[in-house]
Amino acid sequence: MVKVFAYDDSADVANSVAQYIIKIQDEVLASAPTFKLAVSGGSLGKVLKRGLIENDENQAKIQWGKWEVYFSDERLVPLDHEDSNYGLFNEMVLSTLKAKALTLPKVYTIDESLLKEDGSKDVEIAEAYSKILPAKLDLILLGCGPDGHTCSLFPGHELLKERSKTIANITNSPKPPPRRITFTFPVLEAASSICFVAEGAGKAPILTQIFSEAKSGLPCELVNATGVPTAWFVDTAAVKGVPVTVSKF
Ligand SMILES: O=C1O[C@H](COP(=O)(O)O)[C@@H](O)[C@H](O)[C@H]1O
Repeated sequence: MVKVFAYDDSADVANSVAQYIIKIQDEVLASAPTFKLAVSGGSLGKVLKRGLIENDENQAKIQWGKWEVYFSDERLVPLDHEDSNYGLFNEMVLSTLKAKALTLPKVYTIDESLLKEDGSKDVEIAEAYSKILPAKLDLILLGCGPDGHTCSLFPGHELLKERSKTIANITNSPKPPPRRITFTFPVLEAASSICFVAEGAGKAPILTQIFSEAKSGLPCELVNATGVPTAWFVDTAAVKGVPVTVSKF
C-alpha cells in the first residue's frame, strides 16, 4: 500500500518523517533487540537533521544505541569526501550525537580499505557490503531524484533487473560521482517498510509521472509497485498537479 503525506511547510515534513521513524522504531523494538534501517543521501540528510536532531522532543524518543544504520546506496569515494552518503549522515546526524556525547547508532559503512582510484575493487566492495546487510530491513528511507531514480538505481539502467545480487556496483551513474554501490530490488522487496521524502516544485514533474496511471517504469514507480508498505512524505509544492490523494500522518 502506498500513502502520500503532504505538508505546506518543510519543517512539518521533517517532523512527520521523524515521527514516522519513531513509530516504526517503537513497534520493532517491542519485540526485537535492534532497529535496522537504511538511509539515503541527497536531500534526505537535512530532513533527518531537522526532524531527528534539531527537534528535542523527537530526539528524546530515539533509542540510538539500538539502531543499526545501513546505506541504500553509497558513492565510492572516501568516507570523509563531500560526496559520501556516510559523510553526509555523519555531518547531519552523528556529529551532533558525538558532540553531545550521546549514544551512537551502529553504522555500517563500505570497507574503505578496498577503495582504489582505478575502481579495481568496486565489485569486492559491493560483495563485502552484501555480506553485512541483514536479510530484512525494518525501514528503508529513500529519496527521489528529479529523473525518478532512487538508491543508485537509475531509469532504464540494467541494474533495475538485477535479481542475483543484493548489492551491486555501478560504474556509469548518470549523476556524479559515476562509481557507486546500491541496493537492488530484492533488498527493497524484502523490507518491512519504505519511506520516500521528496520536496520542492522541481520534483512535481517526475512525481506526476510516478503517480500517473500510465506505467513509466521509473525506479520510484517500481518501488511503489513492490507491495511493501510505502509512505511518501512531501511538501505541497512537490505534489502540485500530481494525480494523488494526500493526507497527514
Ligand atoms: O544520488 C543520489 O540521489 C538520490 C536523490 O537525491 P535527492 O537530493 O534528489 O533527494 C538519493 O536518494 C541517493 O541516496 C543519492 O546517492
